[in-house]
Amino acid sequence: MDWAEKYRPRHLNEMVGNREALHQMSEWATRWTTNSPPLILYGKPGIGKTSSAWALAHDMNWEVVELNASDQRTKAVIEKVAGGSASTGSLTGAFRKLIILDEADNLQGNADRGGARAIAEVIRQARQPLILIANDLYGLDGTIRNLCTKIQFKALPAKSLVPRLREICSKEELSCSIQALTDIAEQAGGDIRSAVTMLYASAIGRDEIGKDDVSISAKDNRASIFDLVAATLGYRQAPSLLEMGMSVDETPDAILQWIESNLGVLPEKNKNSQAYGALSRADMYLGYTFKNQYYTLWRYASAMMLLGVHDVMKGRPSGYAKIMPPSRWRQMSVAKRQKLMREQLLSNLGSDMHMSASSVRNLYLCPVSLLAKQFPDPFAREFNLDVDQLDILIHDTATAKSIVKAIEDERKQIEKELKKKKKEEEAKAKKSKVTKKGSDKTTGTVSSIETLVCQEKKGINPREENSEKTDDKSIEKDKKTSQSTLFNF
Ligand SMILES: Nc1ncnc2c1ncn2[C@@H]1O[C@H](COP(=O)(O)OP(=O)(O)OP(=O)(O)O)[C@@H](O)[C@H]1O
Repeated sequence: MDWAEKYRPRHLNEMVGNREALHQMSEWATRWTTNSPPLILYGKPGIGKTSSAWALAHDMNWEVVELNASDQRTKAVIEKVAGGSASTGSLTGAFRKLIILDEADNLQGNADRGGARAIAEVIRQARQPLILIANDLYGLDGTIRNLCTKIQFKALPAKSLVPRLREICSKEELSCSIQALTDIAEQAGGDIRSAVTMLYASAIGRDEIGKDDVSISAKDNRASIFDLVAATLGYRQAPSLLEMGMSVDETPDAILQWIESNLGVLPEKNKNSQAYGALSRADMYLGYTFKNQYYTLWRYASAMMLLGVHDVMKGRPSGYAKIMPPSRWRQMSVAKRQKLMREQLLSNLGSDMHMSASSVRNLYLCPVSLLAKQFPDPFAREFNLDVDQLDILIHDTATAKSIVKAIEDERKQIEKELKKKKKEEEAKAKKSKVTKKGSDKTTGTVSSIETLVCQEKKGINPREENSEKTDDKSIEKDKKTSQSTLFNF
């Protein structure tokens, strides 16, 4: 087992750092009711989000159901897991089930169909504690994000990692110089998993780790795509662009898109045409590569795009540049999301109108849109549309937002009133139970008073009667003890 898994903390008090976040989690868990909002734990990878959710469940003696991106996280699956009774005991005797939705910023992928709104609805109705985990808080759908309490996990400073690494070394009976541990901790950039993995890699086949062993076996000196693009565009110096390009964890076709997107429009026209000319030539080599499946040509593509563009940019004063991922990718992901939303809308309309989604698309989308434009409010209510879906039909984001907000507010108000009514009814029922008990007691007193009155009328002293009864009992007892049985003989 690798050490990151072997040394995964089992209890919250074994976690390193992020004390405030852990405290918030444990407060949430101890006060959890079906009305509590779910949690979103967000932050960089490898800093303990998943481990802390598991540790919390362990400390609370809750069972865990983890749904990660590789599972089919459809609305139905989440509903099945998160629904049901909030307090049923399980086979293991656990009182509750903690549902962990890992990689929640990936919830709108292909597998997570059902639409964010539907999933949000299931989350709202969940009868079990729920924790969502994400690296990017804003990668989560807004509706889901607003339903949850957000807890940020921060990357840990190197000095907090060193004691943990030292603890692991002593458990593994490994001698490791403090310099080597500090190097690993600094290199990890706040990611504990990466630090533990580096230590593990350095320790393979050794009983002792010195400073040099770490630098040889574990340090990751690869340049990032940001460094490569900045160096190609002349914002910073690089000894060898080609070597840097080889070490970047991206394929040449992706690098080309990064460079193109960050190149922009240059003020000098001829430089502009030279730079784009180099990119176009590189693109041709990429085409040959894929067409002939002859990957040796990649190196020509890389040389053209990196050296060709850099040559044009030579002489640019180095400095800060904001390097962004290709805007085309963002547009593609927006388009993909919109397509998913449109399909969802068509299938919802189709199932409500008893026809296939393609019939709605081909035959009825136009009249449905016209009707929706004329009566947006009843339409949104009837078909349970969210802002995006209504917007697709009426092409008016502001109106769609205000209508859906009004419906949502109304729904919340109704829910509030229902809750209030339920509470009042419960209080009433409690009160009537108490009065009934009280009246029973009074009836008891009245009847005993009546008995007393009757006894007095008969001239019997009730105390005497009681003592008489006791005497009768004792005589009977005496009789019993004095009675001989077969066993006496
Ligand atoms: N705060 C921590 N204290 C102790 N060990 C930790 C901590 N954070 C991470 N680790 C180590 O790193 C491993 C991975 O941690 P975990 O899966 O919880 O990270 P994560 O933040 O959920 O990352 P990801 O977002 O990639 O899922 C754990 O098994 C454990 O060995």
